[in-house]
Amino acid sequence: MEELREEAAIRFNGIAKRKPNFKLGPITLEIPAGYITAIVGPNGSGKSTLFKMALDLEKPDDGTVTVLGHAVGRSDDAHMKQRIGYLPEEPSEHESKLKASEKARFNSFWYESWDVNRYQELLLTLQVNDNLALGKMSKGMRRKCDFAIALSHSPDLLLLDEPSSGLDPLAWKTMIELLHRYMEPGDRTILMTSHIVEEVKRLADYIVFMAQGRVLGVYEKDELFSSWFTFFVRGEGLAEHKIAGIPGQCGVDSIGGSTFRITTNRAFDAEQWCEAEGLQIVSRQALELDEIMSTLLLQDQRGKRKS
Ligand SMILES: Nc1ncnc2c1ncn2[C@@H]1O[C@H](COP(=O)(O)OP(=O)(O)OP(=O)(O)O)[C@@H](O)[C@H]1O
Repeated sequence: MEELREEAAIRFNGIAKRKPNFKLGPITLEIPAGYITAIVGPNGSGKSTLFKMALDLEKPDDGTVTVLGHAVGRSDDAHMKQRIGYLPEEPSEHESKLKASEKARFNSFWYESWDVNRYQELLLTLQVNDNLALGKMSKGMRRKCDFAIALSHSPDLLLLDEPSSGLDPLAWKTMIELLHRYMEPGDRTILMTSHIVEEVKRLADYIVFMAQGRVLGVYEKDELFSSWFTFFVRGEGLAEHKIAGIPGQCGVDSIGGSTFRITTNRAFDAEQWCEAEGLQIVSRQALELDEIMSTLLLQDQRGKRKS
């Protein structure tokens, strides 16, 4: 797994959790401070479980979690929790009877840095009325309210579980803009999960791929998208065993004659190799995030079958 170079906002150190029919970890992972990291992976891969461990809402069976320099789960972590904003995947059932304004008022007592002007400004920007019981709101409306509340104490660390779930396209765009603005000071961190390719592409600096309770890889986004390519390669009498030796090869298909479609995660080296071997790259296409995810899953399954 690639090492993240920056100072960590969250450190998962050998964490493991066993649930009925599910095993998470052991995972060692650092979420860099000052960046947006997106965790992507199929349903049930353990993304929310990882989040809950960072928030002390679930205890790992093994390993430790450090958030903003503090060990999670100790009695003296109140100050650290003040510095976190959290948007859970599902709204909290026991808050449904509360008006959004009442939830905001409660939070204003708890968070020392709560900024009522900021809260009002966020409501205005997101076009929500907080004088309504949370349980009576539409899904998207409630999401926007919870989002405004999570941001109103200007946390240093923002944990967003499927932030755009239920939002209409306009609200989604507004949320993206608000998150970019939130990151402007330069020292804030977002850890988010998402199934939306466009959202990850627009927001993330780093991408963590997860599947079946394990981390498949951690990548810097721009590096990821400039490394993963599909090439159509042609060469006189080119045989499959030869093209299979292309650097970073993640898949080879013959598409007739002496032309092959290959997937590589080392596009630059692969291009140089083709040139040195006298092979022609007929066309090239950058892989989309979901295609990269499927390839990583396939490699992981093959690896597991071999071991
Ligand atoms: N309270 C629970 N009791 C037992 N198993 C649970 C519980 N909550 C989650 N699980 C199981 O833990 C696994 C991981 O769930 P988790 O919610 O962390 O996945 P996820 O990656 O966030 O999924 P999604 O993309 O669907 O939100 C799943 O197999 C799920 O069935």
